[in-house]
Order: sequence, then structure tokens, then C-alpha cells
Amino acid sequence: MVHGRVSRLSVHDVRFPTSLGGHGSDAMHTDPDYSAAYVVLETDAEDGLKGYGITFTLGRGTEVVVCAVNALAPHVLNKDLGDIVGDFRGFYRQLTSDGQLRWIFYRLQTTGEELNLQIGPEKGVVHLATAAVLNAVWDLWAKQEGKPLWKLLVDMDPRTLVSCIDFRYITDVLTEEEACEILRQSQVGKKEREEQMLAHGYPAYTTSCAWLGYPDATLKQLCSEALKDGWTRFKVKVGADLQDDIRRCRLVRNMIGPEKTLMMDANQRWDVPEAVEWMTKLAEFKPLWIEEPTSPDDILGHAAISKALAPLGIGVATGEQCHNRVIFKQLLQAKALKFLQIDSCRLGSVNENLSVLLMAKKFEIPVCPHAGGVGLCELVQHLIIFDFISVSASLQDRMCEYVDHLHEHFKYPVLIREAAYLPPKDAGYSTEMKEDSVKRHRYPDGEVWKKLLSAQGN
Ligand SMILES: C[C@H](O)[C@@H](O)CC(=O)C(=O)O
Ligand SMILES: [Mg+2]
Repeated sequence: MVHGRVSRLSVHDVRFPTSLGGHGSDAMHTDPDYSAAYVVLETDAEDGLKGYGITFTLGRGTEVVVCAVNALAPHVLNKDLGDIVGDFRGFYRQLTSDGQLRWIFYRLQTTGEELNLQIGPEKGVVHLATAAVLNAVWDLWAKQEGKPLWKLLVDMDPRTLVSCIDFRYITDVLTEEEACEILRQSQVGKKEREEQMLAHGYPAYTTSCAWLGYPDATLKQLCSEALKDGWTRFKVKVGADLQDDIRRCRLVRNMIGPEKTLMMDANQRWDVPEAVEWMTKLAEFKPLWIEEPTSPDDILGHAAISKALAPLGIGVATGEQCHNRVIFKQLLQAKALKFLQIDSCRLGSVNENLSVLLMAKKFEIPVCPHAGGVGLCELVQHLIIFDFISVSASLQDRMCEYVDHLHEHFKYPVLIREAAYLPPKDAGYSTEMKEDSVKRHRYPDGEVWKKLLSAQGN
């Protein structure tokens, strides 16, 4: 039974200096410091359990999200956890519909600069903050039930599951009744699929070999190590310089051979015609997909690229920066993507991701989650394992991203075996970081940053 009143919400700005090694770099984010706005929820319950929630950010962006989490705190504090999850749809809507927060541009005074930031509705900073808070609620709920989050979801009856979803703005493609029906139909074979997951895990691909900032020698070395470790699917960053892309893609394709799967990711670098032209030149390396070829807001642009690249056998993948379920709905309606990439922190937590998984099922589009960042692998594995067991019932054309960074900072790190995610066994959403890691990486007063900042003369 869920219990306790939320007595404290704290939020930490935790950053890892990944940009120093070029880890995580792409054509648009050339110096990413993998970071998180890290939320801790405490209750007055005697069990002493805490809920941990993160949202993924890049360095300086974190302080902005931290402000937004604090702005949302009054919605959570002093609430009864039973009341929150008992009407999760209502609570989700309360957080995402704060009449004062959803409207405005937010003016933030940081170190001498003034930033104007759009924070709503259901997009941008406030939505990332919503995800951090709700992820903490889901973590706490799963912990109180003594189950890993994926299992909490798998064991929930369809009616309870859909009661967590806000169907506002999507009923033209998915009603609550239809969602329930999808879940009911997928009850068949659930037990066998759960056993399959526990025995073999969920198939993964790696992005860790080919960040854009890596020199060719690193790329080669990481590729050959990944091959030895049994990886068969690889993603390469592209989009900044065509000649570089040709050289790097050739190098990777030569190393992995013609049979293994290659994906490319441009991180929104191109205009629509440029995307088509560029990918036509990279087609010889046989990519399965081009990810984020253009602005995440350009639904019709994605549709045009999809149509143009289909004859070359290249699909369009996108989602890691899709604001919300409405954008996903339209991408699906417009046949703008062949692979849908949910993100555990970009959307409004499990609640909104459930709606996207169900829409993807209805449109028969495979979900291949985004996980490049700190903690995203830990979180999204729960969603995709649930998706397989309770929604999609298929592994056809599906795989979950894996990046080999920063797992050592988590109390319950992902377990990868033979290029597959093994289902987590510990209770919760795998969101909890090690206390010492948080302390050392807190910005700007953690030991790691104090040293770095003083070396830079700050
Ligand atoms: C900035 C991030 O590392 C981004 O490049 C991740 C990404 O696009 C992916 O993993 O896909
Ligand atoms: Mg990407």
C-alpha cells in the first residue's frame, strides 16, 4: 500500500565533466557535460524510503531546470502519496497545467546574464522539471510496492495503467477505451514474454564508439572492443562536415562489416533539403536510420525527409527532443518517422511515455528509446521492457540505445549481457545515485568542480 505525506523535496545540480573527453559530443552539442537535475522526495512514513528522480541536462542548462523544479515544489509538498498515485492523471495535469507557470517566458538571472526561457505548456524547462519530479514519485511508488518499476507496470491492470495517462489532446487518435483494449489484448503471452526478458534481456545498440569529438584512433579502438564484447548494432554521429562523415562512416562500416547494423544521428543539424542531400551521399554505408535530421518541431519536414529517403532504404528516427505526446501524435499521423525514440526525462515521466507507447502500438511503429546521457539507460530500460511485455509484444526492428558512461555513479546500475539489457531486480526506477557521487559532482561546490573551476582560474 502506498503511504506517507511528502515532507521534503530537494533538488541538486549534479554535473559530470564529460566534455573534457568529447564523450556525448555531436553536431549540435559539441561540449556536453552530462548532468542531471536530481530530485529527492522524502515522506513522513516510518519506512524511511525516499524517491529519487532525475532529468537529463547538459551542464549550464541544469541550473535553469533546478529553478523550475523549485517552482513546481508547492504542488508536491504535503501531498499524500496515496492521493497522488490514486489520481495520477489529475496530479499530472495539476503539474503540467499550473496556470501561472505554463504561460510565460521565464526570466532568469544567472552569473550576470539574463536569459529568457520558454517554459511551458508541456514543453521545455518546465516539462523537464515535471519529469524529474514525477520520476521521483514513480521511484517511490515502486519502492513502496517492493518492485522494479517495469514490474510494477507489468502487474498493473489495464484500467489502472490508463488512469495514469492524460489523454487531453490525443483523443483524436487514442481514446482511453482504445488504450485499455490494446493493453487487454496484449495480456495474451505476457508471462512468456516476462520470462523471455528475464532470460535474455532486451536487445541494445551502442553509441559509445563514435561520438563526434572522438579522433579516428579512439573510434577504431572502441569499435574493436565493442565487437569483442558482442555488440552488433552501432550508431555514429554525423552532420557537421560531410567529408569527415564519409571517412568516419567508412571506417566504422569497414570495421563492423556489411552485415551488422549501422545508424546515424545528426542531432538536428540540417535543413530539410540538406538532410536529403547529405544522407544520399552517406547511403552507400547502408544506415538503417538517420536520427534527428532536422528541427524536432518540424513534423512535415520529417515527413518530407522520410519520403525522400525511403527509396534508399533509410528510415527516419526521432524523439529525444520531442516536447510531448502531441508532437509524437502528429509525427505518427504524418508518417514522419519509421522508428520512434521515447525519452524517459524529456516527456512527462512514465505517465506521458505510456501514452506514446500506446500510440506507437496503434500506428505499428517500433519504439527504439533514446538513452544517451547520464541515467537515461537506467530509467528507460524499465519502460521498454514493460513495452515488450505489456504493449508491443514484439522485438521486430526494435532495440534500446546504450551508452557506456557514468553508470558507476548509480546505486543500481544497468546490467548489460551480450548486448542486451537484463531486467533490473531492485525495487524502484533505478534513479538513485550514490551519495558520494552526488556530493563530489554537485555544481559548483562539489570537490570535482571546485578543482576544475580553480584550474580554469574561476
Ligand atoms: C548530447 C547527447 O550526447 C546526444 O548526442 C545524445 C544523442 O543524441 C543520442 O544518444 O542519440
Ligand atoms: Mg540522438
